[in-house]
Amino acid sequence: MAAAARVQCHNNTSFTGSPLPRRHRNSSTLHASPNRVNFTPLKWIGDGSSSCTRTVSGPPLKGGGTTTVRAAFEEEKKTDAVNEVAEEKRRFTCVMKFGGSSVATAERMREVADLVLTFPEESPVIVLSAMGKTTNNLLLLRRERRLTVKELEIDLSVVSSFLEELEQLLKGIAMMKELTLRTRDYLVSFGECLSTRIFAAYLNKIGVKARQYDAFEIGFITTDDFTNGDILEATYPAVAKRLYDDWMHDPAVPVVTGFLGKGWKTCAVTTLGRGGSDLTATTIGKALGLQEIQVWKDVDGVLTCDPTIYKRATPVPYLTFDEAAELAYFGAQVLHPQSMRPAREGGIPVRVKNSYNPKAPGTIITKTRDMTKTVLTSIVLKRNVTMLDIASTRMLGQVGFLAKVFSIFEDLEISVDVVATSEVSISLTLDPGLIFVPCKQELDHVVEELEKIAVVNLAKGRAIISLIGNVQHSSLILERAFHVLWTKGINVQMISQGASKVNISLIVNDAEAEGCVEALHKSFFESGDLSELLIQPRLGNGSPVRAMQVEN
Ligand SMILES: Nc1ncnc2c1ncn2[C@@H]1O[C@H](COP(=O)(O)OP(=O)(O)O)[C@@H](O)[C@H]1O
Ligand SMILES: N[C@@H](CC(=O)OP(=O)(O)O)C(=O)O
Repeated sequence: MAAAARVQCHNNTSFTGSPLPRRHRNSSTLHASPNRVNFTPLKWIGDGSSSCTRTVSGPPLKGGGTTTVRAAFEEEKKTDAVNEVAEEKRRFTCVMKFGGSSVATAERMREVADLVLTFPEESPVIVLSAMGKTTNNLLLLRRERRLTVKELEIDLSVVSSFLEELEQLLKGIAMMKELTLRTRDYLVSFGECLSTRIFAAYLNKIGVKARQYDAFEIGFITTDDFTNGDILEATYPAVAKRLYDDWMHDPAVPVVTGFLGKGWKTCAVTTLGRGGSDLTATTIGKALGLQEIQVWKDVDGVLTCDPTIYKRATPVPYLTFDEAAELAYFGAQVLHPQSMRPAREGGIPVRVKNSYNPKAPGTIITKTRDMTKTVLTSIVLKRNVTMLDIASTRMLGQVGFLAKVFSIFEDLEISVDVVATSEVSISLTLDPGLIFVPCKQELDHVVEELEKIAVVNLAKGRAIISLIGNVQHSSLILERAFHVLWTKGINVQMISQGASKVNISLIVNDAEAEGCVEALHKSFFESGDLSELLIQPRLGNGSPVRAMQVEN
């Protein structure tokens, strides 16, 4: 057992001791390894005093029965040599990220605490998003968080200073009548700063020693692209050093704010783009070289399509990082678009689980997987897309034409999603993104610049349907997809495949998109014929080579 040490907890209540063993899910006491004492949840006494009492049960301690924490830990130190070594050498084993839907209420926080404590063999790092849809509803925050603190019976001082600061900030924004991207990041950061303080205080209350961290204070360094910061390489060693140093000095379960970072030039709070807590978790996974990254959601893993679009979506048991990255980039809200990169670089599997249904196996995301029985993996929809058809006026050669087109987009910092080119024209879609949607003025400016070298047709109200699947069967995927859409009378306006070997993108009208997803899902995942389908690779003369059983 690590030497008992005194640590100033986040809520000004000091705690003496070393990390308490995990609380067992179905018992009112904390169960640890056999030779560790069992704990009942601590009762915090006084206003910041460290005197906590607990009823100690389990292996008899000298002077057993009720004792002070300090005396019990002193006693335990002598009797727990085995654990001392284990404790000292125990490293973090996994990071567990819980999104807003998982920690939306006080009751959900209790459920998540139970979930964390049902893995006694794990030494997790916890990453939390803002509670519920806080990031969207910051203005409702103050009342709700005070309620949460009251329901969890933790000291209001955990959040009171933050709520006062938030109130001042909101008053300032109201007076200034402006909200820069920088101020917006600072404002939304309150969501994660509050949720992590509340959860860490709750863990300490139930006897699990936890320590809250603001990611921007422990080395999450990003670019200064407010609302969309990119994590810089310096983050990895900095975060690893801080978390391991603290653990070696005084072990406690870290509870880290998701979504947040610090701009390397401005030193101001930045955010990692909507859904950025996924990226926080995978960054910590890579920084600490963990065995697994767990991303806890409100769905049974990554599904065959967005369940809010078509409710018969089913879980996808396995994904590669490439498939997951494409899914996320082309609109699957379930994962942050950049979140797979640190996990892929660190070679760390990502497990997507449902915090409302933890028994469901979820989705495991790894570098490679057995694709022999896979035709289509998932259908993803990105809506509110603007499509541009740009036909050269032949003022420039083809190379100059393409370069000029893309230089205009670079100058206006507008990102492009899907591209299809011919010798004298190019069609492309503009990324509606989650934060930046080109406003009318910007679009008019783009068209004005492009019309200097081309004839331009701008079409709004489009949608990108991305078929994420097995590139070995792209002809089958296309044949079946076009058959389905043809029978529905849908005209595909653009198609793109290539750069990403796992994604075929089709552009249709926004108004038709959800019907397309449902029809495609029925054909690929519900008809069952793909699993019996015999795919007969053809020789050059068209004769079948051999029958091959393909299951979905
Ligand atoms: N292919 C998909 N698989 C699973 N969920 C998806 C998919 N596409 C979109 N979603 C949506 O993503 C949501 C989970 O992501 P998110 O809201 O970020 O969860 P959290 O807030 O818990 O991190 C689901 O509730 C679902 O509606
Ligand atoms: N709270 C932030 C960050 C985040 O990742 O949230 P969630 O895990 O609920 O998607 C957001 O809403 O974008």
